[in-house]
Amino acid sequence: MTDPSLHPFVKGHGAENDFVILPDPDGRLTLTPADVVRLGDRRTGLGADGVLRAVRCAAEPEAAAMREAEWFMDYRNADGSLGAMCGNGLRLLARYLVDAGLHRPGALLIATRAGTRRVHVPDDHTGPVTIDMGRPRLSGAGGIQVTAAGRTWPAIHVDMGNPHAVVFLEDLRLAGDLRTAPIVTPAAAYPHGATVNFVATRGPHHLQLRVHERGVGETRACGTGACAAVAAARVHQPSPAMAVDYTADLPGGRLHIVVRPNGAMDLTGPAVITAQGTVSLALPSGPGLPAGARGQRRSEASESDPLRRSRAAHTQG
Ligand SMILES: N[C@H](CCC[C@H](N)C(=O)O)C(=O)O
Repeated sequence: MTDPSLHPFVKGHGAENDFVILPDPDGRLTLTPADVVRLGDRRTGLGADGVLRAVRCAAEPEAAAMREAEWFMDYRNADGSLGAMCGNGLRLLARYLVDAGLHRPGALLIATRAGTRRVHVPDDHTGPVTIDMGRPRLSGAGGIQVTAAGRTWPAIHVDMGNPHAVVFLEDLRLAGDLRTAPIVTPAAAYPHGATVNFVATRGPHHLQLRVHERGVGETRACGTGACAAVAAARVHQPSPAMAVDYTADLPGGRLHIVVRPNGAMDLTGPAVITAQGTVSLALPSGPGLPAGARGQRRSEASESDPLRRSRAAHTQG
């Protein structure tokens, strides 16, 4: 008799930003914030910056308007909160779909809470994967400041389908140890929090970053963060001979961003599957869960999670 709480998983990373993929083609899995917190725990779980539930669009109410895609990426941050978009995670999900024979190599359309994204997976099963990340939005949310390690700097707001604040520093060590979240003001600019990217310019085509991710903490890399940094650099240091291809170096590896004439960005980087197996989704009884990680049924999570509430309000608008 197999344990009904066991569920298949795939583990992997993009530039050491790591994820657990939970295949759920028919949308039968109820994934609570507590499940995600436990899966992401690097001692009592599998360890990950995020969890990606892979569900066919036909079986996912959130993907009802995105039927041009076959699969939906249900992205969750390590703290259990919902995320709209994840560049490193989407490359890994596309690699999984091709390697598992669920999609042919080449171009895939994958739905996310930030809309559909086109991904290109080479048929050699190991080469870098490219995502059309769409156009960054730099609405004139001025006056944004970021405080970390006792210092405050101006920041540039960039929306990559998820919210980013970008700070330019001469020396990335000035950001401190990033063990606590940088403070972004005014708080009203990011009612649901933001990923903070500290960027050093190493040349007209070359950026170096450290990232403190919303709902996670400092990660080894961030795909949407690297794109946000390029978008901000083109505003922060515009030049007549503006580069169109950029290298972004992060602690976990190197990402490449190409800015197309229409302003959309192609993000290219590694997508490495490191393990697969089955994992128990039974919540441990008693203590051991972080405070506030009370298990919730997905329907409850949708009410309590601002991202889904704000999106619902948007679609009802
Ligand atoms: N690691 C992801 C970003 C996740 C952002 C997420 N933490 C959020 O709440 O928006 C990436 O590669 O783009």
